[in-house]
Amino acid sequence: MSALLQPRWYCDGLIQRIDWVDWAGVSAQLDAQGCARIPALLDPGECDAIAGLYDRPDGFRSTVTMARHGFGRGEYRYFSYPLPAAVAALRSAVYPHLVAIANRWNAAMANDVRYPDEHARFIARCHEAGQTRPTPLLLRYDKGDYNCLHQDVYGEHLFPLQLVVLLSRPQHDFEGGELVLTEQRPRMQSRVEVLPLRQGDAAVFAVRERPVKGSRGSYRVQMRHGVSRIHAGRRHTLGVIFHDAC
Ligand SMILES: O=C(O)CCC(=O)C(=O)O
Ligand SMILES: [Fe+2]
Repeated sequence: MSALLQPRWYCDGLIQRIDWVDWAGVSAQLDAQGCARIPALLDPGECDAIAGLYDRPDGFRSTVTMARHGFGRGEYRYFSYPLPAAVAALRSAVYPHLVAIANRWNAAMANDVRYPDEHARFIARCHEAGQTRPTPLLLRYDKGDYNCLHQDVYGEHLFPLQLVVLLSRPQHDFEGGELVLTEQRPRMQSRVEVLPLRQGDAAVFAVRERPVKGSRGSYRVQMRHGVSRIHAGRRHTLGVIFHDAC
């Protein structure tokens, strides 16, 4: 069995790497752009092992064919609990570094919700409200596939930031397939950001909205993310959403 599926103490290296990330830099990028890139969060072996889970018959609660729902083209699978150790480690070890930003954003948007320091406590809040289904997912795109602009909102409880890790090698395993973010400003035209990622790089971005400083205080902008069409090959990503689903 892959070490990635083993209990959490096998993921010490990953947890240490997460703690060494320049979180002050991530926070500054998030404030400025609503998104940030974290280079080489996973190593190539971890990426391949996680992408390889896609074809396992167990470990997932559901498979979604995107075209059937009008979400785009391609497929994704939601992990079931217990999550593979590396996915659980990513979710619980990244979360504490994002809490201060999430709380600051909510304060700036006059939203009273505040987040606890520990992910387990936030998940308990989701579960008490009936949001009990795990949301971390693996996505698979083949030639011609794409992911329409969307927001990953799964119920009343929402953590305002999420993480995506690119598991495949651009120009090698696939071409095209760029992660795209849009920012819809009130009464203004939308802004687009393309996040170029290499294998193992992560992107952190706003799930639904974020505050932007204006001349007269902060205003809210709506954020959406998606993936442009894959021109060739196959692209896998790991999505880590911090709230659970109804
Ligand atoms: O495949 C991607 O880069 C985006 C995946 C996504 O929409 C998500 O993880 O929420
Ligand atoms: Fe998404």
